[in-house]
Amino acid sequence: MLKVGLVGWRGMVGSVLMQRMREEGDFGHFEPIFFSTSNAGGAAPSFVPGAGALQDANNIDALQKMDVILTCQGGDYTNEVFPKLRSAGWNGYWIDAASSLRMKDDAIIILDPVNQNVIDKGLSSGVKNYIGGNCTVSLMLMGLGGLFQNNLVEWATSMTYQAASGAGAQNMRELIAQMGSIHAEVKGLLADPASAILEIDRKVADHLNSAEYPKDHFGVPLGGSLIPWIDKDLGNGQSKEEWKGGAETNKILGKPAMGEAGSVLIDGLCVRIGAMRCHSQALTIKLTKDIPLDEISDLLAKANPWARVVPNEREASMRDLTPAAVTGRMHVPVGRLRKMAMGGQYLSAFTVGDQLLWGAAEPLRRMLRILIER
Ligand SMILES: NC(=O)C1=CN([C@@H]2O[C@H](COP(=O)(O)OP(=O)(O)OC[C@H]3O[C@@H](n4cnc5c(N)ncnc54)[C@H](OP(=O)(O)O)[C@@H]3O)[C@@H](O)[C@H]2O)C=CC1
Ligand SMILES: N[C@@H](CC(=O)OP(=O)(O)O)C(=O)O
Repeated sequence: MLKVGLVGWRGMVGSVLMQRMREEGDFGHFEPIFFSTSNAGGAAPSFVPGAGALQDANNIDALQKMDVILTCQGGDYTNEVFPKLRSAGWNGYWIDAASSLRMKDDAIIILDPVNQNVIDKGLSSGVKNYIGGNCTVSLMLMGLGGLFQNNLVEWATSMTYQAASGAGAQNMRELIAQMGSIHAEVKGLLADPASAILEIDRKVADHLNSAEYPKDHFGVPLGGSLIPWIDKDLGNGQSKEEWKGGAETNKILGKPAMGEAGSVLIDGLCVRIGAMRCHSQALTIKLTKDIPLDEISDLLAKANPWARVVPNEREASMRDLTPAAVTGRMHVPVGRLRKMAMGGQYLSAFTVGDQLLWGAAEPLRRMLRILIER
C-alpha cells in the first residue's frame, strides 16, 4: 500500500477532501499518515482508526518516508517545504491544492475528467508534481469541457461571480457577519410595514460605509455590495485571477501557452459576490464553427458525468442554475445556452459549481486514486 502523507487536512479545503475520501471509501486503499504544522504529537483524526499521532509537517526526514504527499496547507507551506524535500532527494508524488507550482514545467494541472490524457502522459514520462487548478478555471472546464475538448472554442470571455469561500474560512464568516449587521441596523424599520423603503435604504447605505460595518478580512463591504477585483494586481490592468483563466486553461488542455499558435484565448473579469461557496460565471464564446445548439447541448452533457445541461428557460434557470441549488453538490450545471446577436459562432453560457468540491478538493482526491490504481 502507498504511504500517503496528508498535510492541511483540517483546513477548509482539507476538511472537504476528508469528507469526500470517507464518502468514497478511499482510506481503505492507502496508508494515511497525518501531518500538522501546529500540533505534532497530537492525536490524528478519529475517522481513521489507528492513525496514531500527528507528525510534524515541517520535518523533512518524516516527509521523505512518504510515497505520496497530498497537501491543502497553502502556498506558503509549499514554497517552504517542497524545495527542501526535492533537494533532499525525495522522489515521491506531490499532490497540491496551492497555486505555487501550477505553472512550473515539471508540474501537471490535474482535472482528470478533462485532461486524463495529459495526466497519463505526465505519469508515463515521470512527472511527479500534480497540482489542482484554480477553482474558477476547473469549474469552467468541468461545465464546458465538451466544447474545449472538441476544439470548438476559438476564444471565450468569462465574467465571474465568485463566492466568499475562495478568500478563505474567515471571509465566509465575515460575509455572514456583514449580512447580519445590515439586518440588525434596520430590524425595527423592517418590522413596521408602514416604514418608508427609502429610509431603510438610506440607513443600510450609511451602515455599509460606516466604521461599524465588519470588514476586517475583505477590507470593503461584500454583503450588500460586490468586489470587482480578486487576487493580486498584475500592474497591466489585469488581476491575477483573470490571468489564471488563460494561462491555466491552456496548460490543463495540454495546449501551447496562451497567445501562441494553437492556444485558446480566454480573458475576462473576476468579481467577488456574496455567495458562500459556489462560483458562477457567464461566458461569451466564439466557436470555431457554427454548430447547432442541440449538438452543443449534447456535447456538453456527454463530456463528463458531472456536467448537466439546464434548458435555457426562466424557471429551470432560476431553480437549477444558482449557487443555492448547487452548494455541496458534485454536478456542474451549464445553461443559458443561446446563439448571440453577433452571429451563429457566438454562444452565451452560464455555469455554476461548488468551488470547494470540483474547484479544490475533488481533483486532488481523484489524482490520489489514479496513483493508487496504477
Ligand atoms: N479556499 C479555497 O477556495 C481554495 C484554496 N486552495 C488552496 O488551499 C489552501 C488552503 O486553503 P483553506 O483550506 O481555505 O485554508 P485554511 O486556512 O482553512 O487551512 C489551512 C491550515 O490552517 C491551519 N489552521 C489553523 N487554525 C485552524 C482552524 N481553526 N481550523 C482549521 N485549520 C486551521 C491548519 O493547519 P494545521 O493543522 O497544520 O495547523 C490548516 O491545514 C490555500 O492556501 C490555497 O492554496 C485551493 C483552491 C481553492
Ligand atoms: N482565488 C480563488 C481561490 C483560490 O484559492 O485560488 P487559487 O487556488 O488559484 O489560489 C478565489 O478567490 O475564489
